[in-house]
Amino acid sequence: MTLDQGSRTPRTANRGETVPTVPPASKAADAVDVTALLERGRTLASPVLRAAIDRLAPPMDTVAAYHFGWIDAAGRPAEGDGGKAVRPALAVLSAEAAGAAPEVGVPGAVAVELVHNFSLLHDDLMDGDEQRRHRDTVWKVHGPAQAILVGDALFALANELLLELGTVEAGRATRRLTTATRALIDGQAQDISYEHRDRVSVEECLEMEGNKTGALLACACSIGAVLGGADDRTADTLERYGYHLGLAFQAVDDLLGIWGDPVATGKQTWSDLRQRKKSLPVVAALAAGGPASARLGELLAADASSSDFENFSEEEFAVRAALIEEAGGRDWTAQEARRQHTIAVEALDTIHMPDQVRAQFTELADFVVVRKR
Ligand SMILES: CC(C)=CCC/C(C)=C/CC/C(C)=C/COP(=O)(O)OP(=O)(O)O
Repeated sequence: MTLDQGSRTPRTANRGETVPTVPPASKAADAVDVTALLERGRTLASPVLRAAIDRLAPPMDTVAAYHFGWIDAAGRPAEGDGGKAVRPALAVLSAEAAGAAPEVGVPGAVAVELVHNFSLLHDDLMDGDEQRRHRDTVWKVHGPAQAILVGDALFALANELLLELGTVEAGRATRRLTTATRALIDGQAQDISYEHRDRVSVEECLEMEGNKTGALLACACSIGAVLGGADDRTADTLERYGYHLGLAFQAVDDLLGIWGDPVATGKQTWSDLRQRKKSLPVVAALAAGGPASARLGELLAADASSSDFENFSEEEFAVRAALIEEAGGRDWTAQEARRQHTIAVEALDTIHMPDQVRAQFTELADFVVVRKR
């Protein structure tokens, strides 16, 4: 079974079809070191991010420092996993796409990373997730009130940092960030409401994922360019790249949310199944039809009203994951990630930018599709 990627309509076919997970690398991308690209974004953003967190009143400064991995739960200095820093890397690159120095994108990089982390703090609390970035989540360690407050504070700080620049470009950047933040919140509301529905269409799922993940990645890809004085057409095109990159990113996240290795992801096993998420693999499998799809539908419907769900064993989740795979949801989602990757990279062809910057955007897109964490 596969689902027709173009029409979004399930169709039967091609049992055993294999979906390559590695996208075709562009020739120019061969020369790009994605680790160095991510590290550059992190290094440029880090001092500004730390100074921003220092503005928070105690104990929020400490709680935020824990979340970013700078200290451990006992308050001792640490070098924890502060995340991949994909968004800062994109933001400084987008400044270069507009012909500006990467440093020009730094306030945007930090602002987007702050909004991203605000959303993670609240998301972990809403989902009851206990593990993020290889450690206990903030609400587990410091309590729900601190998770809410620090999340709110990061959101406010993001806007503060941009508005303090006091330029016309910063005003435009802030507008794009608030629009993206609203979409992110809409997407989260959709995501949570879908947990309580038996059926969600593939279209609804993609719209939700475009909101909760695509919008902020789109903003990361334009914000540096806007700060660097890019016109709206350039910024909009970079957003189109980022939006589809975000859809590819979330499709991979959905795969990792079921089949990811906890050692690499830093999250619990079967994290999305535990949360009854209607993620792309689940939705695609349910839409596919056939015996595995039907059995999965029955099981998930029973799970929705099961008082024992919290105590499900690893095996019970493994059964559901196997049915999703058998119905074709895993392959379809991997293919969808590749399809969105292609749309993203093709969008870049419509605007002028230095070849090296284009190669770096392409390499980051390639990384998003093959990442394991
Ligand atoms: C309003 C609200 C609560 C919204 C929640 C929205 C939400 C959590 C969307 C998921 C986005 C996503 C793929 C996060 C992981 O990013 P990543 O893999 O880049 O994380 P990293 O920074 O840890 O690397």
